[in-house]
Order: sequence, then C-alpha cells, then structure tokens
Amino acid sequence: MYHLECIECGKRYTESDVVYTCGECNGLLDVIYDYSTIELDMNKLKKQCPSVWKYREILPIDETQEPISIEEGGTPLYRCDRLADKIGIKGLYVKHEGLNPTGSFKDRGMTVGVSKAIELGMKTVACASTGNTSASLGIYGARAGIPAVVLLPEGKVALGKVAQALMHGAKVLSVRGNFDEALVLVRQLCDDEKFYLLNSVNPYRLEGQKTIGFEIIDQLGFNVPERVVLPVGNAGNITAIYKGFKEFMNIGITDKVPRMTGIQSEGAAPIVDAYRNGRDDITPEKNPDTIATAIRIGNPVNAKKALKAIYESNGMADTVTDDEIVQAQRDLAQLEGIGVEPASASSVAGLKKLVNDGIIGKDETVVCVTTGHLLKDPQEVVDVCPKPVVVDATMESIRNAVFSDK
Ligand SMILES: Cc1ncc(COP(=O)(O)O)c(C=O)c1O
Ligand SMILES: N[C@@H](CCOP(=O)(O)O)C(=O)O
Repeated sequence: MYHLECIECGKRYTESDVVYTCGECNGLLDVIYDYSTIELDMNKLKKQCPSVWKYREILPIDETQEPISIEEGGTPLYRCDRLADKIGIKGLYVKHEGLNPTGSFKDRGMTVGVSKAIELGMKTVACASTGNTSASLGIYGARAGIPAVVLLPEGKVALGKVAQALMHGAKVLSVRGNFDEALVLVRQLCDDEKFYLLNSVNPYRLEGQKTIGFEIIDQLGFNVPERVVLPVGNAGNITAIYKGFKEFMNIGITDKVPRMTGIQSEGAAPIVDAYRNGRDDITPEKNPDTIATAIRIGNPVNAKKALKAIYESNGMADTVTDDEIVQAQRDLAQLEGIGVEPASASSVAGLKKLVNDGIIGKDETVVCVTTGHLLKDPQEVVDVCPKPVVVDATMESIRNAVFSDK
C-alpha cells in the first residue's frame, strides 16, 4: 500500500495517477508507504544476495507484475585499505555502481521506473540526459519493448553513453543547449505527447535508487556506516539513498542513518552554494561546466529533497576541482582496481579534501559511492593518461621501452 505525496503542501495522489510534481503547488512528490504493514523477513533478507528486487515489499510495483529487469543492483561494496591509507582514514568502502548492467546506478531507477510505465499503460518513455540516464532508458525501453526518446546536450555527452542509447534503439536528439534546457523541453514534450518522463523528478525512479541504501546496510552485516559520500548532479541519488536509509530505520531494521555528504564540481555547484548559505533551495547556475559531464548540471530538479537529506542527516556538501577529480579517478583505478568515470571519482576526491581539512574524522567508517563505469567516457581517459608507447616489432625495441624511465 502506497501513495504519492507532495513534500510542500501534502496533497496526495494515487498509484494510478500519472503525475511527476504536485498539480496544486508544483512541489516534488514522494512515494509514501504504510510502514506498519511492511514486514521484512530478516532471515530471508540475510540469506538472499542483494539486488533491487530483493526488497520488493518496499517497492511500488504491483506484486502480480513481472518487473522489467536485466538483473540490476547487487553491486560490490569493496573495502579499500590502500586508498584509505592514502587518504588517511581507517574504514573506507566503495560501493561500485558502475557494475550495474549498463554501467551506472541509473539501472536501479529504470527497472522500477520502466516497470511503472508498463503498469500505467504508457506507450513511450522519454528523458533528458547528460548520458547515463539515456543509456539506461534506451536499454530498459528495449527490454520492455516500448520506444524511448532521449534529449542530450549537444557535444557534452561521453561517447560510451551515446553509443548505448543509439545501439539499443532510442530516438536520440542532440539539443543545442545544456542539460537543464533539455530537461525543461522533455518535460513539456511528455506533457504534450503523453510520453512517460523518466528523469529523477519522477518519484518512482528514486524508489529503485533507494536500494543502494538498503544494500550498503545489508552488505555491512546490517550495520550503519557513519557517512556516505557521493557525487551530486540532478540530486536524485542522494535523495533516494537517504530515503532508503530512513526506510530501514522506519521498519526497525536500523536505528540511525549515515551523514549524507554530497560532492559537486566547482564549476557546477548550486547545492553546495545553498548548503554554505544555510538555504533549503538553490540559485541555478546558468553556465555549469566540469570535466565530469555527468554532473554538469546547474539547476538540479531534486535540490529541495537533497538539501533536506543533507541537513536532516547532519551531513554536508562540498566542491572539488577537475584536477582533484582526475587524481581520485587515478587513485581508484591504480590503488584499488576500480575503474570509474570522472563524476564518480568526485566522491573520493571530496572525501580526501574533507579529511585533509579535518572535517571528516580519521576514525569514521565511510562509504563512497562510485556511480558510473570507466568505459563510459573513454575520451577523458585518453586525454588524461599517458599515450601508449609505439615500438618496433623487435625484442630490443620492446626491452628498451619496458625499461625506459619515460
Ligand atoms: C555517473 C554519474 N554520477 C553522478 C550523477 C549525479 O547523480 P544525481 O543526478 O542523482 O545527483 C550522475 C547523473 O545524474 C551520473 O551519471
Ligand atoms: N547524470 C544524469 C542527469 C539526469 O539525471 P536524472 O537522474 O534526473 O535522470 C544523466 O545521466 O543523464
């Protein structure tokens, strides 16, 4: 049993309403359950491997419906001692969401969001995207057998992500504008054409993503880490993961939540600006820019929910530079064997900065979420790594190159 509820005015909507924001006040909507009726079997929970649909009792899809799934979630939570040593912290884990089927955490949202689209009888799905949302929507649309339309900011989407959307048959539009402008346009398109909007303003998307929070607790043996650090763009994921932590507390599985710590790039930091000024809403950044194209977002649609998550959990938000992002990307890759795209590395870059500044304590147990796979953005990798050494096909030439200092 669940309903949708406006976070501003409390107006309720039913599970069969096609609605993204409140019709009365335009506020964001939340999916609300009657937690007193939800009983999770802890024995079963402890035995089953993590996956999105493991937590089906707390997901808003009719139980008679077969979900649209390609087996998302169940991503590894790595203990990272070498990286922890370098950063100067004792207990560091990395939840690698880049190991979802399409290479990003969006799959968790799409398995639920596209399943909901089918339940509601929607005929076409659509989104604006910096890349990962479109890749995931293209793939889940194909799995569901319904068309997907995706709007991308021209020239600002990493190659791997465009390739995924194209090959899986989405209608890909390259918009002469940035992500924020594309999002305004796709919202209008969905209203006009009755397409189903699957950006994170859709509360069902966030229900899938909240399972990252469930899995972190589950994989830590039902213990709660002190802090979770993650990149923030459109601000859906920090909102969703926090909701997951709160729900485990509401159901009585845990008794506290981690401090939610959001990291943005210096060139695209409206949430951090709001946090620094103690505000609960943002001033949009008109010209966001960063090497981390996935979080090149100036007007995050979930800002209000995200700031609430940060304040309520006694968390915080901070920025990192593009250079810090690239260094953290290298550290993850070379110290721990974890290959991530730039946006993902901002979590580790942020942690490093906050430990250096004495804001995060060395004894805290911290989970960094890495949100997308290295192969999503091969051009950035080529740009920041040394070029391969070209050699003649002789042993002498190979030996010279192997033992050269260059
Ligand atoms: C790889 C990656 N990391 C982080 C983010 C930011 O997540 P959110 O928009 O939910 O804040 C995105 C896209 O949104 C992304 O694609
Ligand atoms: N990085 C995102 C931006 C859109 O975010 P969404 O969560 O609202 O879909 C992307 O991959 O497109």
